[in-house]
Amino acid sequence: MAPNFEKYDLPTEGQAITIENGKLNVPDNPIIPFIEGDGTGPDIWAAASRVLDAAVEKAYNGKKKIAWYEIYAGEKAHNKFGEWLPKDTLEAIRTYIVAIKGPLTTPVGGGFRSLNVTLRQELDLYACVRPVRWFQDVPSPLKRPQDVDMVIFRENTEDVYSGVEWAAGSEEANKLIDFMKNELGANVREQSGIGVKPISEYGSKRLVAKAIEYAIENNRKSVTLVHKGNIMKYTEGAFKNWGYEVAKERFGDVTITEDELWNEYGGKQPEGKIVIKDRIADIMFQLALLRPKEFDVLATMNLNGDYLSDALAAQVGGIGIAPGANIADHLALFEATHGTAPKYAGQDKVNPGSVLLSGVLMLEYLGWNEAAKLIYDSMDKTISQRTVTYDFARQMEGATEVKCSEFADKLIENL
Ligand SMILES: NC(=O)C1=CN([C@@H]2O[C@H](COP(=O)(O)OP(=O)(O)OC[C@H]3O[C@@H](n4cnc5c(N)ncnc54)[C@H](OP(=O)(O)O)[C@@H]3O)[C@@H](O)[C@H]2O)C=CC1
Ligand SMILES: O=C(O)CCC(=O)C(=O)O
Ligand SMILES: [Mg+2]
Repeated sequence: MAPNFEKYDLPTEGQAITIENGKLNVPDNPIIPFIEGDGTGPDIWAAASRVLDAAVEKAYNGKKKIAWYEIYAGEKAHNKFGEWLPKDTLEAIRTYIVAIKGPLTTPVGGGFRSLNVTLRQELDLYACVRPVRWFQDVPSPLKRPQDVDMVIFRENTEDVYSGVEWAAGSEEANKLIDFMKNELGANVREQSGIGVKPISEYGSKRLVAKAIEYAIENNRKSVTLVHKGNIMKYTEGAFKNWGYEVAKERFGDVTITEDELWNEYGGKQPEGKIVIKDRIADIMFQLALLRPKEFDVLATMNLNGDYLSDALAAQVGGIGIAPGANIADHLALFEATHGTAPKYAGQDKVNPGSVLLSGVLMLEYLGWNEAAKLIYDSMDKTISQRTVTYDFARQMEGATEVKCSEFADKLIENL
């Protein structure tokens, strides 16, 4: 079905991806909407899209080709249409099903709500999936970065990101403080800002179910529920309980708990069973650094997932190559993990790896694994030749520092 746009022109080439019998039906020239992003977004997008196109061309000899279709959000949307997030952008992603974006600026302490979070919530892209693994020769603070191979499933629609909050001294905050004091007996200090942290059974179970499905499809060994349930008992603690519940209810034949692993199997993981375990969030950060081998798929809530994804990225080279995707049941919006890095905007300097590898996840999502593999291999080769952007160059001996666009050139040469 054609999109019902208010302001955008229709794409002039390509065909829409459709869903048939519950599966994506991907034509050879799919229309893929993209948002360039703010700050360094234009630099990294220009570089990454060239590499994606070259890999697809090489893998399929011109038989397949992405029909890129620009849609708008952030500063470019504001300049062009006077809106930060035009409705047509949501309509385009809903219609064309798979899209990709660069980073978008969010003002701190006031101003408009995060456009990144709004996109996730409006499109109900409930799983933020962020794989973290090491590429050969990438500089890392760990002795054995090759032991890091985790995939974060971060709940993407709830938690303190819901935007249910009021400023200190506002009428709403004062009313809530009175209500909590008088009706609930909860003593909240006057002149406090108030934020609400909703965590639902529905949101928690569908996220954990998605993480377990991923673990099954990808032969992963464990799913760890990361929470701060000792302190936030009815939100984070409930997430943990619902996580175990959904594992038992829907995946009881292929999962065991860590307790069962020790009590019934003597610590030896039985073939074909995924271990469901949980860790409290603070110790999880330490364990991920010291004993990364023990962890595989991680399922957690929005704020923990945001913190964890940047921290884990640091273990394998940093945010410059950390990819991600926001995924619902079919709709998917691929997205760099980092932000707009405004101090480098327009300098053709930063690493395009994060948005590029997000594009590679997108190729895999389309089933274009041959093109994806070409890029992974080229990335390995280029980094092992020590031709890298500034972020790696400053941590590597004997590296040749290249610009963002030159790194893309080298990746294309090495495809
Ligand atoms: N999904 C999204 O769109 C996101 C948007 N944001 C938004 O981005 C803005 C800036 O946020 P900020 O907290 O500064 O985080 P950023 O991720 O934009 O930048 C922090 C630091 O990370 C490093 N970095 C970022 N991108 C790259 C890259 N491509 N290659 C190499 N290094 C990189 C730089 O480190 P160094 O200084 O050491 O060189 C940079 O100064 C805010 O408005 C924030 O809300 C933030 C996160 C996600
Ligand atoms: O929306 C933002 O500005 C920040 C989002 C973010 O940090 C993330 O999704 O990792
Ligand atoms: Mg973040």
